[in-house]
Amino acid sequence: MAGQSSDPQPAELFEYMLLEKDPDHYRTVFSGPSQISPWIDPSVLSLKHRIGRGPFGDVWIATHHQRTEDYDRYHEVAVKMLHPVKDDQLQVFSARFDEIFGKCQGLGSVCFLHGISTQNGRICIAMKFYEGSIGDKMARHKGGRLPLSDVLRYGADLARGVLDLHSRGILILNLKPCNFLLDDHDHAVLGDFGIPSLLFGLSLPNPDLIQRLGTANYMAPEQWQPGIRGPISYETDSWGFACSILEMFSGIQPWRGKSPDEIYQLVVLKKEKPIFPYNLPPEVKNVLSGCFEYDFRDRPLMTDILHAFESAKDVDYDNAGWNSSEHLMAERPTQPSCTNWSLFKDKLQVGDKVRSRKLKNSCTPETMEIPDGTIVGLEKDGECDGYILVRVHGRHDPLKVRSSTVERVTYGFAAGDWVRLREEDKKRSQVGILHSIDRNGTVHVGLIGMDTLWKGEYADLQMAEAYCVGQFVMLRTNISSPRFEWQRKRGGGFATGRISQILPNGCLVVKFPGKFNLGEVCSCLADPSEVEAVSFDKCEGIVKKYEHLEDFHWAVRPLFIAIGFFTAMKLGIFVGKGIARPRSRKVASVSDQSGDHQKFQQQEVQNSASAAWLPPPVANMLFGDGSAPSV
Ligand SMILES: Nc1ncnc2c1ncn2[C@@H]1O[C@H](COP(=O)(O)OP(=O)(O)OP(=O)(O)O)[C@@H](O)[C@H]1O
Repeated sequence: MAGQSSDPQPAELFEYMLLEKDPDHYRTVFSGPSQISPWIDPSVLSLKHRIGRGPFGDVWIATHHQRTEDYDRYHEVAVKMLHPVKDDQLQVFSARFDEIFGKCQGLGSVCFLHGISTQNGRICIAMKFYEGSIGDKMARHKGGRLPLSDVLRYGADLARGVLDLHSRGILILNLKPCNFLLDDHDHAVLGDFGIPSLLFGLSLPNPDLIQRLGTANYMAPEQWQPGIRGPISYETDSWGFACSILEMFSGIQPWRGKSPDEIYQLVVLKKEKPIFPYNLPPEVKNVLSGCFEYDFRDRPLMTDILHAFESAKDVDYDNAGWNSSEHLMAERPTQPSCTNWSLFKDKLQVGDKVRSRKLKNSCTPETMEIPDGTIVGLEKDGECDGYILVRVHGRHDPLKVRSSTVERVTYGFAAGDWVRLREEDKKRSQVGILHSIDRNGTVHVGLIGMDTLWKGEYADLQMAEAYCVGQFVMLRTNISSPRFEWQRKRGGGFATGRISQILPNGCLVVKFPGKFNLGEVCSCLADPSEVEAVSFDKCEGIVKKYEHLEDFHWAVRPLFIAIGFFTAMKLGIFVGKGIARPRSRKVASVSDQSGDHQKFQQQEVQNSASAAWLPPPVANMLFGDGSAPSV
C-alpha cells in the first residue's frame, strides 16, 4: 500500500470518545532535547484501519506522507495508538519515549521506529509495518504449534533483540508471540520496545483501565507489584521470553482461560509455573526451566538463553524425531532447576577477594572453608563452573575450588548481603538486599518501594542484620503504623510471626502459625527495617516464653489448656482421695457391723468426698442433688 495518498481519518471511525487537543501542544512536548526529533506532524499521518487491540492500546495501519525537496512519498506504517494519558503526565511520557527512541535507532532485531505523533488527542507511535507476527503464523498452523526448527531459529533472533535492548538499559516487559513480528526474510523482530514501562505509573484518565506492567499471562511474579514484590530486572524478561517460547512450541498460551486475578493467585501467591513441554532439546529445556524460578536472581540472563538457542538451532531436530508435537506431553519444571544460574552470573577474575558462598536466606550456621581469600588462578577460562585457585591466609598452597563455591567480596560487601542505606527516604525501605557490587564500588540494591534496583555507591551502604527463613520476628516497639498491615494478638498487641519467604527486595513474607483465618494460616508482608528477630532465649520471663511458644503453632494453646485441665483433674482426684480415704475407712468399719443399709450410706459418703473438688454444678450433674446416680 506504500505510495497511496489518503485523506485524514474521520473521527467517526473511532469507537470511543475522542479528546480534542491542539497538536501544537504535543509537538512542543515531544520535540524535546533528543538529537533526532521523533515528532511526526499529525497532518502527515493518516490512519487507515485498526488491525488489533491490546492492553496498552490499538494498532492501526496508517500512511505516512514524507515530502522533501527531492521526493514526495507515502509509506505504509503501523501505528500504536496508546490509551489516553493525562495532560500533566505528557512531559514524563515524552522524556521516557525520547530516551527509548534514541536507544532503539539502528537495532536490526527491534521493530523500526518512525516516531511519535498524535491523532485525536491520543499518542501514536509510528513503526515500520511488518506483514505479520509469530502470533499470526501460529494461528495458521495446526494446533497453533510451530515446528521446533522455527521455534529455535526465532528464539535465537528474539534473544538477540532482547539482549540488544538490555544492553541499552531497556526492559521490554511485554514479550509474547503477538509482539514478535516477522520481516521479509522470515526473521523475528521485537515489536515492543518497552511500552509497559513507558506508561507505568502514569495516571490514565480512564479509571476502568487497570495498569499492569505487561500482559498477565506472560508476567513474572515480581512484575505484578514491582515496588512490593520486585524489583523488576533483566531476568524479568527471561520469564516472558520462556512463556512465549513454550507457547510457540506447544500452541497453548500460558494460563489459558484464566483471569488476571487467577493468574496472580497462581503465579505470585502459589508460586506455580506454566505447563512445560518436555520434549525440548536438553540445553533449551534446561535454560527455559531456569527462566521460571520464582526469585529472578536464579533465572538465566538473556546471554545464557541466546547461547542455548544458538547451540540448539543448527541441530536437525525435525528429522531426529524431536518434533513429536503430536505426542506432546507436559510437565511442570521441577524445583530446583537443573542449574542454579545465580551462581554463575559474577564472572570472577584473578585478584578478586573471595569467601565461601553463604546459603541464601538460610539460618544454618556454616563452616567457612575460605573466610577470606584471593584468587590467584583461573583454571579454565570461559567454563561455567571451572576451578579456581584461591590463596588463603595461613596456608602455604593455594586451594583449588569450584568457582560456584565462593563469592566475590568487594569493599567488604558481597552480593546477597543485607544492607542498610545511610540516607533515609520515606518512599523506600532503608534495609534491603545487595544484588551486585561492581569492582569500582557501584552497587545495586533491592529495596521495598523501588520498582527497579537502587543504584549507588558502596559508601552509601552499611551492613545490616540478616534475616532468614524460619526466623521469628515481630514489629519493633517504635513502629506504630507499619508499611504493611501486621497481625494482632487477642489482646490487641502485635503478634509474633515466622519468616516463610524472603523476596529479592528484602520484603519478608511472615506467617503466623498461631493464627488462622478461614482455615488458612494468617500471613502478611513486612518491611525488614521495621521488624526485629525474636528467639526463645531472648524472651524474658516465663509468660513471655510461653507467649513465644504459642507463636509456633496454633495447637500450643489448646494443648496447654488440655494438659492444665488434665493435671488439675488428676490433682483433684488425688487430693479428693486423700481427704475421702480416712472418712470412708471409718464408715466402712461401721458398715461391717451394720449390714446393707449402712453400705449404701458408705457409698454416698464416698461420692460426696470424690465430688468435693468439683465445682457445684459439675458435681450436681454427675451425682444429682445429694442422691445416688440413677444407673
Ligand atoms: N509494526 C507492526 N506491523 C504489523 N503488525 C503489527 C505491528 N505491531 C503490531 N502489529 C500487530 O497488531 C496486532 C495487535 O497488536 P497489539 O500490540 O495492539 O496487540 P497486543 O500485542 O495483543 O497488545 P499489547 O502490545 O498492547 O500488549 C498484533 O497481531 C500484532 O502482531
